[in-house]
Amino acid sequence: MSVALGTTRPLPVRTTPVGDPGDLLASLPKTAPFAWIRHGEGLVGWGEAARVEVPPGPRRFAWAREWLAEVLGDAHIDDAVKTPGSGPVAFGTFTFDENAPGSTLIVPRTILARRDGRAWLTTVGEPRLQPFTPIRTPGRIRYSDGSLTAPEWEHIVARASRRIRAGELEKVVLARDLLATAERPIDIRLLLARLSRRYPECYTFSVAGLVGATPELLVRRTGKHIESLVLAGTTPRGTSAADDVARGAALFASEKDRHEHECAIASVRQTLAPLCSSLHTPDEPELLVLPNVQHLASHVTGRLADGASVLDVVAAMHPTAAVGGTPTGTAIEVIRELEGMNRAGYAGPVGWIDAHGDGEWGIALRSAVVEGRRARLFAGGGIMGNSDPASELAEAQAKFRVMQYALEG
Ligand SMILES: C=C(O[C@@H]1C=C(C(=O)O)C=C[C@H]1O)C(=O)O
Repeated sequence: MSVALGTTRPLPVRTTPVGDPGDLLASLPKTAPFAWIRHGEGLVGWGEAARVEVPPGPRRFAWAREWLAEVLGDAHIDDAVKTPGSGPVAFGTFTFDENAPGSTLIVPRTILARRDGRAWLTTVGEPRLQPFTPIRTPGRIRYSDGSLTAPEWEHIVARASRRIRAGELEKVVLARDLLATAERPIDIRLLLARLSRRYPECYTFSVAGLVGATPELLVRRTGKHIESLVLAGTTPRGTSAADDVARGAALFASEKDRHEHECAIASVRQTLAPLCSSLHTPDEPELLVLPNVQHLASHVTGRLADGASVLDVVAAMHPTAAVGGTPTGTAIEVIRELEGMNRAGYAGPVGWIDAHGDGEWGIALRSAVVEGRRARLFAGGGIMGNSDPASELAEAQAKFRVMQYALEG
């Protein structure tokens, strides 16, 4: 296990309460930041006290947990706040496909956080002054096709639908990528500021170059309590208030979308039930209205039977049918075969875990991998036997708009 600490061992960690820090994102001193923010609350971090690339394979979540236990095992933790997210925290991103490399865990040197009116600062290792670099805009953005053109993608949607109708599987989520090139290097802080302002309801995140604003909470663990927000079934926003309401009502009444949502709920129920002493899934979904799309949404809650950490729960849940399909194994094979691309961290778990195993992990949707002047954007949707390729393409375009707005303003 490689640990690039560059700090004294045992690792000194100190958390102290601080006054209201104002806009957390405005505190980030330079690009390559860590962030997990919703409605202005959450955690931001910078610097790296420890970082590891998690080896691909079926044991990757367990491996990550063991690595973290080793790094934090002999740390001297002085935590005056004692709440989920205080003390040392690791941010992480896991690739969608367990066989793909690129899953990463990082313990930032500095973490600034706020929740429920309390704010705190954590330092890991010897404090280092980080000079603040000014944020520049990336200039004009040019787009080009990723692995498939729009018509090619519509074609694979039609092929997937046919295979579903033939009974090979029930649902598969297909995605595509879009390449963006900017005139100047892209400062992730600017993207985060735009995303959190426009999508306050979503989790605005940044970990190891993966940036986005996802509405989908895979799991939050607070002690024994867990919760998840399951999304599946989508319609673009309307052109007027009346059109919006009509589209929302049509989504709610759509057999195709309700079935798609049922698949997602069933997969979450099936994976969480063995871990929980109690589990509640609502009978009917609600409507989640975002600036670009409307989703069918179900808020799931449960109580863990034993001391599973948030990463153990993530390991059990990923990939849900909201981003993989039903049945999972067949859907993953169909995704590998038809998409013809590496999803990287897109649709994989992204979030944070603390030394007690509490944390919040989202599904990395409405996101992009950002490096230098380039960004690779991802979007997709659930395909059923009666999916219309043109509507699925329109849905994916609507989902791309999140990161296009982050890049262009
Ligand atoms: C696959 C994406 O979103 C997922 C698919 C949805 C759908 O098909 O209705 C809805 C929300 C997400 O679970 C994406 O945003 O790229």
